[in-house]
Amino acid sequence: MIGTSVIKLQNVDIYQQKHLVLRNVNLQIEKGEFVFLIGQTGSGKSSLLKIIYGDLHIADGEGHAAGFDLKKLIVKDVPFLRRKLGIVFQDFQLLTDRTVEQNLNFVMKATGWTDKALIDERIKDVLEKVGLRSKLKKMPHELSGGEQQRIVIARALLNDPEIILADEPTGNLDPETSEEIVMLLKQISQSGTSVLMATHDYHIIRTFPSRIVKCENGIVHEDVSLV
Ligand SMILES: Nc1ncnc2c1ncn2[C@@H]1O[C@H](COP(=O)(O)OP(=O)(O)OP(=O)(O)O)[C@@H](O)[C@H]1O
Repeated sequence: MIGTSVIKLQNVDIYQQKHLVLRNVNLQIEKGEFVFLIGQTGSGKSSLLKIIYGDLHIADGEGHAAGFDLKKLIVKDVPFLRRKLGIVFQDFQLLTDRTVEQNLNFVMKATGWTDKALIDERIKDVLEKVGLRSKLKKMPHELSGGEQQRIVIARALLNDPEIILADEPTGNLDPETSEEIVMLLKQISQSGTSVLMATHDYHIIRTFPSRIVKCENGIVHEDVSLV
């Protein structure tokens, strides 16, 4: 049991191949928390996210994410873990030859939903949450970058995840659109889904004061402030 923590890592060593990227990582994120993850290029932010979504294995230490014991995770558990984690990356990764509705429908079917009425309702719900209900029938190329990223966030919400892991979600967006996306992620956290967002954008961090976790020199600092 990890109480209300959605993520709890204790004394975790994180390796990429044989290279120790982060040592003795302790990180706890509670339900509904919004957390920025910062650190220079190569400091280990993506590796930390990969441990959480089961793309890297925990060799030493203990780790839990969304109720899963990461240490005991086996390959067949990974899709179930990922249903409880919404993953949002910098490049939008929508299927370019399908409409918004088809993109979302594809994920629902792939994650075991079969009832058409429930699928339609859920798709409308998540599009409502990101303010794009009217874009159901649009192709990705008919949407702006910010709208595409909203659809990616909607897609991440389909299975009602406990946390959204966002790796540079504003990396390809202009400053104003970036702020809108972070405002949306903040709203999502206020409704109970935690958000862990890796970013290099200090303007965004200053605009949306929140807890900051920093990777630096092989260590994760759980609570830092910008100087
Ligand atoms: N697949 C891999 N195989 C071997 N080493 C890797 C691999 N991926 C990353 N690394 C190394 O692990 C370290 C941490 O990389 P990581 O991608 O986690 O950093 P990051 O903080 O996310 O960087 P960025 O801000 O550029 O995305 C780096 O030294 C990197 O070279």
